[in-house]
Amino acid sequence: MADILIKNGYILTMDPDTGDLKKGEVAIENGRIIYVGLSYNGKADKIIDASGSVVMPGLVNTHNHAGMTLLRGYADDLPLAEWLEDYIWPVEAKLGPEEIYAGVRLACLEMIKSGTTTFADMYIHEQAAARAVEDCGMRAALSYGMIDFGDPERAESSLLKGRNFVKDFNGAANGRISVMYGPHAPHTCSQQFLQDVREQARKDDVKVHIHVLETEAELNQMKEKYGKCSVNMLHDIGFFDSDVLAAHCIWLSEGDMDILAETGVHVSHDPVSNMKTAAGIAPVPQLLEKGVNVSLSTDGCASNNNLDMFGVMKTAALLHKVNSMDLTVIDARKVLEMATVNGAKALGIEAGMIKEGYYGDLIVVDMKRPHLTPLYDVDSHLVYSARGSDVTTVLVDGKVLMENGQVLCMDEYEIMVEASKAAKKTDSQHLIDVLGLNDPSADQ
Ligand SMILES: N[C@@H](CCSC[C@H]1O[C@@H](n2cnc3c(=O)[nH]cnc32)[C@H](O)[C@@H]1O)C(=O)O
Ligand SMILES: [Zn+2]
Repeated sequence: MADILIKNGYILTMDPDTGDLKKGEVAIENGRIIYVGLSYNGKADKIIDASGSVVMPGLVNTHNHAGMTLLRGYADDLPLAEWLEDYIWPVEAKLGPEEIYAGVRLACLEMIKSGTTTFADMYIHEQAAARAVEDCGMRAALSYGMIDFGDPERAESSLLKGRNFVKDFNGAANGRISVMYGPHAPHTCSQQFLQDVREQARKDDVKVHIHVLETEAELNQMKEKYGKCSVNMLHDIGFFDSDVLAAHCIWLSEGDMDILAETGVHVSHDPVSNMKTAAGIAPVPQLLEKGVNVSLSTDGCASNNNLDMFGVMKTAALLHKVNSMDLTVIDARKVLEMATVNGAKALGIEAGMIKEGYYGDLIVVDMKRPHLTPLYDVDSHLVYSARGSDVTTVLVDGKVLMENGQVLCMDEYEIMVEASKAAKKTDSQHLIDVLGLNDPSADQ
């Protein structure tokens, strides 16, 4: 007997072996998909009616700093280095584990409501992020972000924190949490530190998550320091392998792209963040052409400023079309693949497709909406017209986290209250109390 049977939906399996089903059923048992087809020949504890909806794999967001929801709109429209060094880093120093827990809970709420079932994260107080993920039921690949700035003491203490995080949380939350090592970037970490992290990750059999060539300034800095760009430096120290997830990868030469392809590095593309921070345009069509696994991501809320992967999908498609002045360069199906199949591949999880044996991580998107009418092509609507708020039901690990628009795994109002209280720790003079927290008559 299945735990859950989803009926009457258009099943976008994303599985090339089975193709999509105009009307089909998906059965889930013990957290895994046990049936995908026209009609399930058995009973189920719970039926979900997906009439007029698309049932698809949950979206996979492969680069986030989830706790940064607290800094959403905190310091916008500033040059990237100034933004990070003068605003973000000083304020992050004021945030403790309780604040980050509240921020990541808010991030998870936002992600669940917009159809993301798995995210990869790199941030401070990552144990608090793990607790938030455990509590809400999402799936995540978490890393403690490490920076040494060439200081051997800082390198040692960062690596120790990273190792402890890996030891404590690998496979936590019933396997929903996986861990990665998170050296921040080639220009904020020394070569020695990057080598040490690489070695430790191989020893522990854990993947690595890093920012690579996000800005032209990084490219210039690396050329000055090492006489070569980040990709060549990392390649020369044996850093690259198929267990590496590299975010951004904007300032790449043809040769850099070949290195990424040959070493099997996974690229996380953050089009909205890259446009907002004026970082540049990653050569995604060329990377895909060379066989690099490119997935999609929001980046943190301070540079996006939300976590809606539907917005990211549309932006990715539009950006590369106009950048190449060729609208055939990337189509809706390719974008959907990046947001599902490719993301799951980068994180090494059995998700991203609705397929027997895979995790019961899926979402239901309501197509009975004015902006999705009429319906000729499901792929087109999902990428060019749908929004995160069209997602009505979300399952992770076979558990229903949201049903018919009702979030079941947390109290939405409480999450907003806690996050707003945590944001006070920034000491910002500009914080506006929209929830009325300082007004006793608004107490609930
Ligand atoms: N602060 C820690 C480690 C940093 S975690 C990851 C860092 O990435 C930062 N971050 C967020 N968005 C971006 C981006 O777009 N580019 C570069 N760094 C970013 C974020 O603010 C956070 O400080 C330490 O010093 O050891
Ligand atoms: Zn980032």
